[in-house]
Amino acid sequence: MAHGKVTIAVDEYSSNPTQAFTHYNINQSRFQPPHVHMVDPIPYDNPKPAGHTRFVCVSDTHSRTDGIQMPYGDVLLHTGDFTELGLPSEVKKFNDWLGGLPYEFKVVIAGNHELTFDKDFMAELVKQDYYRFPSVSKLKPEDFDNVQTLLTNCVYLKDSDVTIKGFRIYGAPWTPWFNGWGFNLPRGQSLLDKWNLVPEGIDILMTHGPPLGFRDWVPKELQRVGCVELLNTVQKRVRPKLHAFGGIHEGYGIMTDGYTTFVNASTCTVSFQPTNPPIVFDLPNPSSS
Ligand SMILES: Nc1nc2c(ncn2[C@@H]2O[C@H](COP(=O)(O)O)[C@@H](O)[C@H]2O)c(=O)[nH]1
Ligand SMILES: [Mn+2]
Ligand SMILES: [Mn+2]
Repeated sequence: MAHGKVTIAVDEYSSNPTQAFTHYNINQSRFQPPHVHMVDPIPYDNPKPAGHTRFVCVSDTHSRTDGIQMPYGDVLLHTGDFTELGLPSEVKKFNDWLGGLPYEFKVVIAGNHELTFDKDFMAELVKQDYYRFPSVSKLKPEDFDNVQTLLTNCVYLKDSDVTIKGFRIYGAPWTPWFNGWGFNLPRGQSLLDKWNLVPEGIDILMTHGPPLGFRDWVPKELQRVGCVELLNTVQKRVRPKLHAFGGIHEGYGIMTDGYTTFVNASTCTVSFQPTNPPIVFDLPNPSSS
């Protein structure tokens, strides 16, 4: 039987993720076992099962890559905040680090700290005479106009996808507005418009921030901050096998809803110490690859 395309509407609790979590947990047991549970990381020395691809997930390295011990794997996924401000010097250093890593493929998206990758953000910043980010003001527009071209050692995704080893991987940098950084958008329709760009048939979704309820808890504020529309898009429409993200450093870890595995791979802790190890994840190769 042919199924029509699922349309996601703005959630009635979109603007208050903590309330959304409570509501959907009490009324729909949406975040409860047995389907939803924590997942132990795969030890690095576990052999990769035959016919599988090993993904190595990192995020939020924030120009602090020097001491990170990188494990064996096939494909590196970095879900944004690889710099502090998106300065070209930081991007070059990150690209050099990528160039020294042994993975066959490396896929990267931006996060809210990659200011120079967000053209609309930079246009606004210039209008405001850079008063919020003085060190960015030292840059000439030609230094950052094509900053993504400095990423020569990876595939850079922005509202786009790539097929690697038969896996269709989609990446997008957007996060709910918080303190007016790059790629920030208001909760609700603005973010849903971006998630509506994710095609069906995606195996791996890379976003900078978490969806509601999965590794999105901010303890210092006792708040859930994940995007409700992102959760609905993941669970009701796209249904990737793996959703990799970071963004909320305190949320480092792995969960599943019984179908999608959610990996918050934030390398940096909330105090920006790069001590959380990369997370590896094995997926069975698509049958046609
Ligand atoms: N209450 C919220 N806190 C947030 C949000 N996004 C980020 N954060 C906090 O900041 C750190 C670091 O994030 P970064 O983007 O500056 O690297 C993160 O771990 C949280 O503690 C948010 O939307 N709401
Ligand atoms: Mn970060
Ligand atoms: Mn961030």
